[in-house]
Amino acid sequence: MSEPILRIEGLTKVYPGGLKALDGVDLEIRKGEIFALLGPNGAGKTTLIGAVCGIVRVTGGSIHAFGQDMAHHWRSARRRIGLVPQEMGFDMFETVERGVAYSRGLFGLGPDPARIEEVLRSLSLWDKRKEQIRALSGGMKRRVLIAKALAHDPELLFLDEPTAGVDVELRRDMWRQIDRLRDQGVTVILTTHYIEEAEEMADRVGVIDKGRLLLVDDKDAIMARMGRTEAHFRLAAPLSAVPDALCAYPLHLEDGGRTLTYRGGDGSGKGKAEIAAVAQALAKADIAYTGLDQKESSLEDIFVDLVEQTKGVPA
Ligand SMILES: Nc1ncnc2c1ncn2[C@@H]1O[C@H](COP(=O)(O)OP(=O)(O)OP(=O)(O)O)[C@@H](O)[C@H]1O
Repeated sequence: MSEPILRIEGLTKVYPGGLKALDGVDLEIRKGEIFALLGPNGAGKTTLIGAVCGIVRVTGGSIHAFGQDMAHHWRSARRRIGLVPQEMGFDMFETVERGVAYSRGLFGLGPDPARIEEVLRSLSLWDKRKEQIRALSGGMKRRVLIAKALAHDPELLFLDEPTAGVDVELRRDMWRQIDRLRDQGVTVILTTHYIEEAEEMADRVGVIDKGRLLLVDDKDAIMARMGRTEAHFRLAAPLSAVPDALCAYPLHLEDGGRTLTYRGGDGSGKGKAEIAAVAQALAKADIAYTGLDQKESSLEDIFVDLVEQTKGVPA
Protein backbone atom coordinates (compact mmCIF):
# COMPACT_ATOMS: atom_id res chain seq x y z
CA MET A 1 0.00 0.00 0.00
CA SER A 2 1.24 3.50 -0.75
CA GLU A 3 2.07 5.83 2.13
CA PRO A 4 -1.21 6.78 3.86
CA ILE A 5 -2.28 10.38 3.48
CA LEU A 6 -2.93 10.46 7.23
CA ARG A 7 -1.40 8.28 9.93
CA ILE A 8 -2.60 8.61 13.50
CA GLU A 9 -0.83 6.63 16.21
CA GLY A 10 -1.70 6.24 19.87
CA LEU A 11 -3.68 9.48 19.88
CA THR A 12 -4.91 10.45 23.31
CA LYS A 13 -6.78 13.50 24.50
CA VAL A 14 -7.64 14.15 28.11
CA TYR A 15 -9.62 17.36 28.58
CA PRO A 16 -8.99 19.53 31.65
CA GLY A 17 -11.16 17.93 34.30
CA GLY A 18 -9.98 14.45 33.35
CA LEU A 19 -12.38 13.36 30.60
CA LYS A 20 -10.55 11.03 28.20
CA ALA A 21 -12.07 11.92 24.82
CA LEU A 22 -9.52 9.92 22.79
CA ASP A 23 -7.95 6.78 24.15
CA GLY A 24 -5.04 5.53 22.05
CA VAL A 25 -6.52 5.90 18.58
CA ASP A 26 -4.59 4.32 15.68
CA LEU A 27 -5.90 5.07 12.21
CA GLU A 28 -4.53 5.21 8.67
CA ILE A 29 -6.39 6.99 5.88
CA ARG A 30 -5.65 6.06 2.27
CA LYS A 31 -5.24 8.66 -0.41
CA GLY A 32 -8.43 9.23 -2.38
CA GLU A 33 -10.80 7.30 -0.13
CA ILE A 34 -14.03 8.38 1.48
CA PHE A 35 -13.85 7.41 5.13
CA ALA A 36 -16.86 7.64 7.42
CA LEU A 37 -16.35 7.91 11.15
CA LEU A 38 -19.43 6.73 12.99
CA GLY A 39 -20.07 7.05 16.68
CA PRO A 40 -22.73 8.06 19.17
CA ASN A 41 -22.81 11.55 20.73
CA GLY A 42 -19.67 12.30 22.69
CA ALA A 43 -17.70 9.41 21.13
CA GLY A 44 -14.72 11.64 20.28
CA LYS A 45 -15.28 12.30 16.56
CA THR A 46 -15.00 16.10 16.71
CA THR A 47 -12.04 15.85 19.07
CA LEU A 48 -10.25 13.59 16.57
CA ILE A 49 -10.87 16.01 13.72
CA GLY A 50 -9.86 18.93 15.92
CA ALA A 51 -6.61 17.18 16.79
CA VAL A 52 -5.67 16.76 13.10
CA CYS A 53 -6.70 20.32 12.26
CA GLY A 54 -4.73 21.83 15.13
CA ILE A 55 -7.78 23.02 17.08
CA VAL A 56 -7.38 20.49 19.90
CA ARG A 57 -4.01 20.11 21.64
CA VAL A 58 -3.45 16.39 22.07
CA THR A 59 -2.23 14.74 25.26
CA GLY A 60 -0.27 11.96 23.56
CA GLY A 61 0.40 10.15 20.30
CA SER A 62 1.37 11.38 16.86
CA ILE A 63 -0.22 12.55 13.60
CA HIS A 64 1.52 12.33 10.24
CA ALA A 65 -0.18 13.98 7.28
CA PHE A 66 1.24 13.74 3.75
CA GLY A 67 4.20 11.90 5.26
CA GLN A 68 5.07 14.79 7.59
CA ASP A 69 4.91 14.81 11.37
CA MET A 70 2.34 17.48 12.15
CA ALA A 71 4.07 18.29 15.43
CA HIS A 72 6.95 19.73 13.36
CA HIS A 73 5.37 20.64 10.02
CA TRP A 74 1.98 21.82 11.12
CA ARG A 75 1.67 24.88 8.93
CA SER A 76 2.61 23.25 5.62
CA ALA A 77 0.44 20.19 6.30
CA ARG A 78 -2.54 22.25 7.48
CA ARG A 79 -2.50 24.20 4.22
CA ARG A 80 -3.41 20.99 2.42
CA ILE A 81 -6.32 20.19 4.74
CA GLY A 82 -9.87 21.56 4.58
CA LEU A 83 -12.33 21.51 7.46
CA VAL A 84 -16.08 21.88 7.33
CA PRO A 85 -16.88 22.32 11.02
CA GLN A 86 -20.09 21.37 12.75
CA GLU A 87 -20.62 24.82 14.19
CA MET A 88 -21.18 27.85 11.99
CA GLY A 89 -18.65 30.42 13.04
CA PHE A 90 -18.36 32.99 10.28
CA ASP A 91 -18.82 36.70 9.78
CA MET A 92 -22.54 36.92 9.03
CA PHE A 93 -22.22 40.41 7.51
CA GLU A 94 -19.69 39.28 4.90
CA THR A 95 -20.98 38.48 1.42
CA VAL A 96 -20.76 34.87 0.27
CA GLU A 97 -18.14 35.65 -2.37
CA ARG A 98 -15.89 37.69 -0.11
CA GLY A 99 -16.19 35.22 2.74
CA VAL A 100 -15.09 32.34 0.52
CA ALA A 101 -12.25 34.36 -1.06
CA TYR A 102 -11.09 35.38 2.43
CA SER A 103 -10.84 31.72 3.48
CA ARG A 104 -8.50 31.09 0.56
CA GLY A 105 -6.35 34.02 1.63
CA LEU A 106 -6.06 32.65 5.15
CA PHE A 107 -3.84 29.89 3.79
CA GLY A 108 -1.51 32.36 2.14
CA LEU A 109 -2.86 31.76 -1.39
CA GLY A 110 -3.31 34.64 -3.81
CA PRO A 111 -6.75 35.63 -5.15
CA ASP A 112 -8.18 33.31 -7.79
CA PRO A 113 -11.62 34.57 -8.88
CA ALA A 114 -11.98 31.72 -11.42
CA ARG A 115 -11.47 29.10 -8.71
CA ILE A 116 -13.87 30.87 -6.34
CA GLU A 117 -16.47 30.98 -9.11
CA GLU A 118 -15.98 27.27 -9.75
CA VAL A 119 -16.45 26.44 -6.06
CA LEU A 120 -19.53 28.66 -5.74
CA ARG A 121 -21.11 27.22 -8.88
CA SER A 122 -20.47 23.62 -7.79
CA LEU A 123 -22.39 24.34 -4.58
CA SER A 124 -25.21 26.27 -6.30
CA LEU A 125 -24.10 29.44 -4.50
CA TRP A 126 -23.19 31.52 -7.53
CA ASP A 127 -26.53 33.34 -7.63
CA LYS A 128 -26.16 34.17 -3.94
CA ARG A 129 -22.60 35.44 -4.16
CA LYS A 130 -23.47 39.07 -3.45
CA GLU A 131 -25.74 38.29 -0.50
CA GLN A 132 -24.72 38.65 3.10
CA ILE A 133 -24.30 35.25 4.73
CA ARG A 134 -26.80 36.18 7.46
CA ALA A 135 -29.56 36.47 4.83
CA LEU A 136 -29.17 32.84 3.72
CA SER A 137 -31.18 29.86 4.90
CA GLY A 138 -29.54 27.35 7.25
CA GLY A 139 -28.91 24.91 4.41
CA MET A 140 -27.32 27.60 2.24
CA LYS A 141 -25.11 28.68 5.16
CA ARG A 142 -23.93 25.08 5.39
CA ARG A 143 -23.01 25.18 1.69
CA VAL A 144 -20.98 28.33 2.40
CA LEU A 145 -19.09 26.41 5.09
CA ILE A 146 -18.18 23.81 2.48
CA ALA A 147 -17.22 26.46 -0.09
CA LYS A 148 -14.93 28.09 2.47
CA ALA A 149 -13.29 24.74 3.22
CA LEU A 150 -12.71 24.11 -0.51
CA ALA A 151 -11.44 27.57 -1.40
CA HIS A 152 -7.78 26.65 -0.90
CA ASP A 153 -8.03 23.36 -2.86
CA PRO A 154 -7.41 20.94 0.02
CA GLU A 155 -6.23 17.41 -0.72
CA LEU A 156 -7.72 16.10 2.52
CA LEU A 157 -11.15 17.31 3.57
CA PHE A 158 -12.87 16.80 6.91
CA LEU A 159 -16.63 17.13 7.04
CA ASP A 160 -17.94 17.13 10.58
CA GLU A 161 -21.61 16.18 10.36
CA PRO A 162 -22.09 17.90 7.00
CA THR A 163 -25.75 17.03 6.72
CA ALA A 164 -26.95 17.44 10.30
CA GLY A 165 -30.25 19.28 10.21
CA VAL A 166 -30.41 19.73 6.43
CA ASP A 167 -33.33 18.62 4.30
CA VAL A 168 -33.27 15.52 2.13
CA GLU A 169 -32.68 17.44 -1.10
CA LEU A 170 -29.66 19.26 0.29
CA ARG A 171 -28.34 16.03 1.75
CA ARG A 172 -28.48 14.39 -1.71
CA ASP A 173 -26.77 17.48 -3.13
CA MET A 174 -23.99 17.15 -0.58
CA TRP A 175 -23.55 13.49 -1.48
CA ARG A 176 -23.18 14.47 -5.13
CA GLN A 177 -20.63 17.09 -4.10
CA ILE A 178 -18.65 14.48 -2.16
CA ASP A 179 -18.79 12.21 -5.22
CA ARG A 180 -17.32 15.00 -7.33
CA LEU A 181 -14.55 15.49 -4.78
CA ARG A 182 -13.81 11.77 -4.96
CA ASP A 183 -13.51 12.09 -8.76
CA GLN A 184 -11.06 14.94 -8.27
CA GLY A 185 -8.93 12.72 -6.03
CA VAL A 186 -9.72 14.54 -2.78
CA THR A 187 -9.59 12.33 0.31
CA VAL A 188 -12.67 12.83 2.47
CA ILE A 189 -13.20 11.99 6.13
CA LEU A 190 -16.73 12.58 7.28
CA THR A 191 -18.48 12.09 10.56
CA THR A 192 -22.13 11.36 10.50
CA HIS A 193 -25.05 10.21 12.58
CA TYR A 194 -26.84 9.12 9.42
CA ILE A 195 -25.65 5.61 8.90
CA GLU A 196 -27.47 5.64 5.58
CA GLU A 197 -24.94 8.30 4.59
CA ALA A 198 -21.97 6.09 5.44
CA GLU A 199 -23.62 3.17 3.67
CA GLU A 200 -24.17 5.28 0.57
CA MET A 201 -20.88 7.18 0.40
CA ALA A 202 -18.04 5.54 2.24
CA ASP A 203 -15.35 3.18 1.01
CA ARG A 204 -14.29 2.44 4.57
CA VAL A 205 -15.97 2.90 7.90
CA GLY A 206 -14.60 3.40 11.40
CA VAL A 207 -16.75 3.05 14.49
CA ILE A 208 -15.65 5.03 17.53
CA ASP A 209 -17.12 4.99 21.03
CA LYS A 210 -15.77 6.40 24.28
CA GLY A 211 -12.63 7.57 22.49
CA ARG A 212 -11.73 4.10 21.21
CA LEU A 213 -11.89 2.88 17.65
CA LEU A 214 -13.92 -0.31 17.82
CA LEU A 215 -13.65 -1.24 14.19
CA VAL A 216 -12.12 -0.01 10.94
CA ASP A 217 -12.71 -1.85 7.71
CA ASP A 218 -13.98 -1.68 4.14
CA LYS A 219 -17.71 -1.10 4.26
CA ASP A 220 -18.41 -4.12 2.07
CA ALA A 221 -16.20 -6.34 4.23
CA ILE A 222 -18.05 -5.23 7.37
CA MET A 223 -21.39 -6.00 5.78
CA ALA A 224 -20.15 -9.40 4.62
CA ARG A 225 -18.50 -10.33 7.92
CA MET A 226 -21.01 -8.95 10.36
CA GLY A 227 -24.19 -8.87 8.33
CA ARG A 228 -26.95 -11.14 9.53
CA THR A 229 -30.14 -12.46 8.02
CA GLU A 230 -33.29 -12.69 10.07
CA ALA A 231 -36.46 -14.52 9.05
CA HIS A 232 -39.78 -15.20 10.74
CA PHE A 233 -41.92 -18.18 9.74
CA ARG A 234 -45.45 -17.59 11.07
CA LEU A 235 -46.67 -21.11 11.85
CA ALA A 236 -50.21 -22.33 11.15
CA ALA A 237 -50.18 -24.16 14.51
CA PRO A 238 -47.88 -23.44 17.46
CA LEU A 239 -44.96 -25.75 18.21
CA SER A 240 -43.66 -26.58 21.66
CA ALA A 241 -40.05 -27.14 20.50
CA VAL A 242 -37.89 -26.72 17.41
CA PRO A 243 -38.23 -30.05 15.53
CA ASP A 244 -35.15 -32.31 15.60
CA ALA A 245 -34.93 -32.21 11.79
CA LEU A 246 -34.18 -28.49 12.03
CA CYS A 247 -31.74 -28.47 14.92
CA ALA A 248 -28.77 -27.87 12.59
CA TYR A 249 -30.02 -24.32 11.92
CA PRO A 250 -29.94 -21.23 14.18
CA LEU A 251 -33.67 -21.32 14.94
CA HIS A 252 -35.80 -20.62 17.97
CA LEU A 253 -39.46 -20.25 18.78
CA GLU A 254 -41.04 -16.92 19.69
CA ASP A 255 -44.53 -15.61 20.25
CA GLY A 256 -45.72 -18.62 22.27
CA GLY A 257 -44.43 -21.08 19.66
CA ARG A 258 -46.34 -19.43 16.81
CA THR A 259 -43.26 -17.91 15.15
CA LEU A 260 -40.12 -19.80 14.16
CA THR A 261 -37.29 -17.30 13.95
CA TYR A 262 -34.02 -17.72 12.06
CA ARG A 263 -31.05 -15.51 12.93
CA GLY A 264 -27.84 -16.34 11.15
CA GLY A 265 -25.86 -16.02 7.98
CA ASP A 266 -22.81 -13.86 7.48
CA GLY A 267 -23.83 -11.40 4.81
CA SER A 268 -22.47 -13.69 2.06
CA GLY A 269 -25.78 -15.23 1.02
CA LYS A 270 -25.48 -18.13 3.48
CA GLY A 271 -28.51 -16.82 5.40
CA LYS A 272 -30.78 -16.92 2.36
CA ALA A 273 -29.65 -20.43 1.44
CA GLU A 274 -30.27 -21.68 4.98
CA ILE A 275 -33.73 -20.07 5.08
CA ALA A 276 -34.61 -21.87 1.84
CA ALA A 277 -33.37 -25.14 3.38
CA VAL A 278 -35.47 -24.52 6.51
CA ALA A 279 -38.54 -23.89 4.32
CA GLN A 280 -37.97 -27.21 2.54
CA ALA A 281 -37.45 -29.06 5.82
CA LEU A 282 -40.69 -27.59 7.20
CA ALA A 283 -42.59 -28.77 4.12
CA LYS A 284 -41.06 -32.23 4.44
CA ALA A 285 -42.08 -32.41 8.10
CA ASP A 286 -45.62 -31.25 7.24
CA ILE A 287 -45.31 -28.11 9.33
CA ALA A 288 -47.36 -25.41 7.61
CA TYR A 289 -46.66 -21.69 7.85
CA THR A 290 -48.90 -18.84 6.80
CA GLY A 291 -46.29 -16.15 6.26
CA LEU A 292 -42.56 -15.52 6.00
CA ASP A 293 -40.60 -12.30 6.19
CA GLN A 294 -36.88 -11.91 6.03
CA LYS A 295 -34.43 -9.06 6.26
CA GLU A 296 -30.69 -8.53 5.82
CA SER A 297 -29.06 -6.43 8.52
CA SER A 298 -27.94 -2.96 7.56
CA LEU A 299 -24.83 -1.09 8.60
CA GLU A 300 -27.08 0.55 11.17
CA ASP A 301 -27.90 -2.81 12.83
CA ILE A 302 -24.19 -3.63 12.91
CA PHE A 303 -23.33 -0.23 14.37
CA VAL A 304 -26.01 -0.44 17.05
CA ASP A 305 -24.90 -3.97 18.01
CA LEU A 306 -21.26 -2.88 18.28
CA VAL A 307 -21.99 0.13 20.44
CA GLU A 308 -24.40 -1.93 22.58
CA GLN A 309 -21.64 -4.46 23.21
CA THR A 310 -19.36 -1.75 24.66
CA LYS A 311 -22.02 -0.50 27.07
CA GLY A 312 -20.85 -1.24 30.57
CA VAL A 313 -17.21 -1.33 29.43
CA PRO A 314 -15.55 1.33 31.58
CA ALA A 315 -14.25 4.37 29.65
N1 LIG B 1 -13.47 21.52 25.40
C1 LIG B 1 -13.89 20.45 26.07
N2 LIG B 1 -13.70 20.37 27.41
C2 LIG B 1 -14.08 19.27 28.10
N3 LIG B 1 -14.69 18.19 27.54
C3 LIG B 1 -14.90 18.24 26.21
C4 LIG B 1 -14.52 19.37 25.42
N4 LIG B 1 -14.86 19.10 24.13
C5 LIG B 1 -15.43 17.88 24.12
N5 LIG B 1 -15.46 17.36 25.37
C6 LIG B 1 -15.98 16.04 25.76
O1 LIG B 1 -15.23 15.06 25.06
C7 LIG B 1 -16.07 13.96 24.66
C8 LIG B 1 -15.97 13.78 23.16
O2 LIG B 1 -16.58 14.91 22.53
P1 LIG B 1 -16.64 15.09 20.94
O3 LIG B 1 -17.26 16.40 20.68
O4 LIG B 1 -15.30 14.82 20.38
O5 LIG B 1 -17.63 13.91 20.53
P2 LIG B 1 -18.41 13.66 19.17
O6 LIG B 1 -18.23 12.20 18.88
O7 LIG B 1 -17.98 14.62 18.14
O8 LIG B 1 -19.90 13.94 19.61
P3 LIG B 1 -21.17 14.53 18.74
O9 LIG B 1 -21.58 13.41 17.85
O10 LIG B 1 -22.15 14.79 19.82
O11 LIG B 1 -20.69 15.74 18.04
C9 LIG B 1 -17.47 14.33 25.13
O12 LIG B 1 -17.70 13.67 26.36
C10 LIG B 1 -17.42 15.83 25.31
O13 LIG B 1 -18.32 16.24 26.31
